[in-house]
Amino acid sequence: MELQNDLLIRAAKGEKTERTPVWLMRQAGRILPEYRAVRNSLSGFIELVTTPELAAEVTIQPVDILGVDAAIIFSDILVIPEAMGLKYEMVEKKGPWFPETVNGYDDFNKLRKADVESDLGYVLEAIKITKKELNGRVPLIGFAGAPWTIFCYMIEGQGSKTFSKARRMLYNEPLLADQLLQLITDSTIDYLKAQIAAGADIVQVFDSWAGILPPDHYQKYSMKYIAQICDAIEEVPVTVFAKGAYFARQEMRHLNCQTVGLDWNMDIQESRRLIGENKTLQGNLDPCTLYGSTTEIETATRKMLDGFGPSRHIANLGHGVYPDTDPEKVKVFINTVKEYSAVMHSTSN
Ligand SMILES: Cc1c2[nH]c(c1CCC(=O)O)Cc1[nH]c(c(CCC(=O)O)c1C)Cc1[nH]c(c(CCC(=O)O)c1C)Cc1[nH]c(c(C)c1CCC(=O)O)C2
Repeated sequence: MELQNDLLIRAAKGEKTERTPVWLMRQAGRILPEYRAVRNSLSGFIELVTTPELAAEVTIQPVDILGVDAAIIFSDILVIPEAMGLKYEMVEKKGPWFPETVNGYDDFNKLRKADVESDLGYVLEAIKITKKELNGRVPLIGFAGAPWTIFCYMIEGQGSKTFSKARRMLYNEPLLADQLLQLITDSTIDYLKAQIAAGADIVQVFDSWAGILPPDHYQKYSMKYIAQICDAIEEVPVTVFAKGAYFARQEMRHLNCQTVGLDWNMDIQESRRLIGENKTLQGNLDPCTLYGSTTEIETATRKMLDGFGPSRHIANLGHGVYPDTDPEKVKVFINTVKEYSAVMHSTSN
């Protein structure tokens, strides 16, 4: 199926585009009343994730309602630990919770590499349905958590400000940490490859807890495994989003990925200088900007677009959109990117 709108894919590959493509991390869900209507008719988040027809429906909602240039498959990064043997729950208004965690070799030895077809078939099915229903309108983004971020949840069993239990293991049991990170990495590579075979046009690796590691540990326990993933995926472009990893930008230049995501703390010009000309940059408006007035959003979005310039940029927020954001304000952001970047591109050619 040929894509009618392939701006995102061309921008990721560094090809010329008529304007800057735009989508939002966490666009599927939460902010849309249409999502909440589907969600409230079910027992919970996990039922939605594991019901392919409904996951496909909420994946496509932001394409129809917001006008974004890509869909991102509705799922969660935590399906990988589940497939490895740690079931998760999603506690209303609190977030993920794992009844069992990894404390030592006894727990590790009970884990397995994810068997993607049998354990994660529901995600692959959702991708196939979504691709069919999208009918080439926009590309579909597949995704997974970075091994380090998944490791954090498998050790702690829930969110944490410091993830000190997970970080403690890097000091006390570095060999176990490496073995667990490798098992997550191997599972993730199979998973992303299966997503691509099912139809994902590009994949993104979310390292949401990158920013809590010291730089040497980040290289050793996160980037090393992300690099394995990037090297293994040759079929489609790969985006690496490492939230808070400003200190690792120079090394990101050597990753075998096409796109690097920036959070809103990262200066655009400095990031371009450190990461180099051979990567597309994605981001990085402060999600709180969308609480501002229409004029403030327009001004901030134009400033961001001027900062990145017309080539090798995918417009996005610097992290996921916050749940209480007004969808109308999201549209102001999206429409400003579309209109202003079209002018930028036409004057630069
Ligand atoms: C760290 C992380 C998680 N999940 C994810 C990350 C990495 C991205 C990031 O840093 O934000 C990734 C994720 N989670 C979800 C998606 C869907 C696609 C999208 O729109 O981006 C994606 C890409 C659905 C979801 N995942 C979750 C929801 C809300 C649950 C609900 O609808 O009840 C959705 C729509 C739940 C979730 N899942 C997770 C947490 C901490 C929570 C609770 C807090 C929250 O809501 O963000 C783990």
